[in-house]
Amino acid sequence: MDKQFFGAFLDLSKRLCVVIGGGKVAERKVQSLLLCEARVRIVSPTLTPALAELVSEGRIEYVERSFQSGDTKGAFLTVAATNSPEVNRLVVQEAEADGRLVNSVHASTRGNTIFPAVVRRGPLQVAISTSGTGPAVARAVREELENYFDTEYELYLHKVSSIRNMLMKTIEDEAVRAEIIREIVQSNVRELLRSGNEAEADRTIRVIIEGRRNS
Ligand SMILES: C[C@@]1(CC(=O)O)c2cc3[nH]c(cc4nc(cc5[nH]c(cc(n2)[C@H]1CCC(=O)O)[C@@](C)(CC(=O)O)[C@@H]5CCC(=O)O)C(CC(=O)O)=C4CCC(=O)O)c(CCC(=O)O)c3CC(=O)O
Ligand SMILES: NC(=O)C1=CN([C@@H]2O[C@H](COP(=O)(O)OP(=O)(O)OC[C@H]3O[C@@H](n4cnc5c(N)ncnc54)[C@H](O)[C@@H]3O)[C@@H](O)[C@H]2O)C=CC1
Repeated sequence: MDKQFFGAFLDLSKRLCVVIGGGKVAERKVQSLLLCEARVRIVSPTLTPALAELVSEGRIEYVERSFQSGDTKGAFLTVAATNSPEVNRLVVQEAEADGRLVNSVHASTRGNTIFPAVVRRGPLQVAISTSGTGPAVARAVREELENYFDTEYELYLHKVSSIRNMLMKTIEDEAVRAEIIREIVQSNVRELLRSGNEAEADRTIRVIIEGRRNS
């Protein structure tokens, strides 16, 4: 059996993430971290123009030098993103010694965390990993799924979420709540939203809820 990674979603908001290296790959990792409101600190002798701009805007902290031992201390997540597998290995060793999360852009240096390709639609996230074996495939799958999860998904999910909150407050029986939500999810509500028919989608939801309430 292929090696299995545990998929999880991390709340990075306001947590310190230390990125070692300031090249093109580091830039992509930093964009992902900022999207999740992490506090980002880069340690690198050089930066790409886009990273330099983020520094000058005060959106990330910058330590302008090569990696030194101790740089990963206090980081919730560390990213070893230099072009040197030897340096990345040292970074991974330091973070791992403390049992912390660390990603390395060289699979051979064995960090404990992989950055996936991600489809985002509001609160919905689909993360794709090939367990490090073919990142270009992860990207291609992401592009394929972006067509499947059209932008209506965001509206759909917000609707399901607000109905769920309403049911939590108004229906005590957990099994009944679950049945209603299941019926809505299995109905044609999503297709109706996709074709721009929000009024009909809302009507369908009302019929399902009333039907269950009265049964
Ligand atoms: C192990 C991992 C570590 C990590 O970075 O977390 C890793 C490692 C490496 N990537 C390499 C190359 C490429 N990476 C991409 C793209 C992405 N790589 C990402 C993640 C990961 N890359 C992790 C595994 C993910 C998984 O499990 O599938 C994505 C998903 C997310 C992200 O980067 O945030 C992002 C797509 C985002 C998107 O578009 O949605 C492309 C394609 C492209 O850019 O078009 C290429 C060129 C084609 C090719 O080589 O396949 C190389 C070789 C470098 C060399 O040849 O020297 C290594 C090093 C090695 O394998 O040792
Ligand atoms: N994981 C991934 O998604 C991918 C990984 N890669 C791998 O990632 C590596 C980095 O790629 P790029 O960003 O394109 O390289 P790059 O050459 O653009 O950037 C390397 C960065 O590391 C910095 N650096 C070098 N030594 C350092 C040290 N001792 N301490 C701190 N910073 C140091 C450099 O100053 C530079 O900012 C490559 O070796 C490549 O094999 C490449 C493509 C995708």
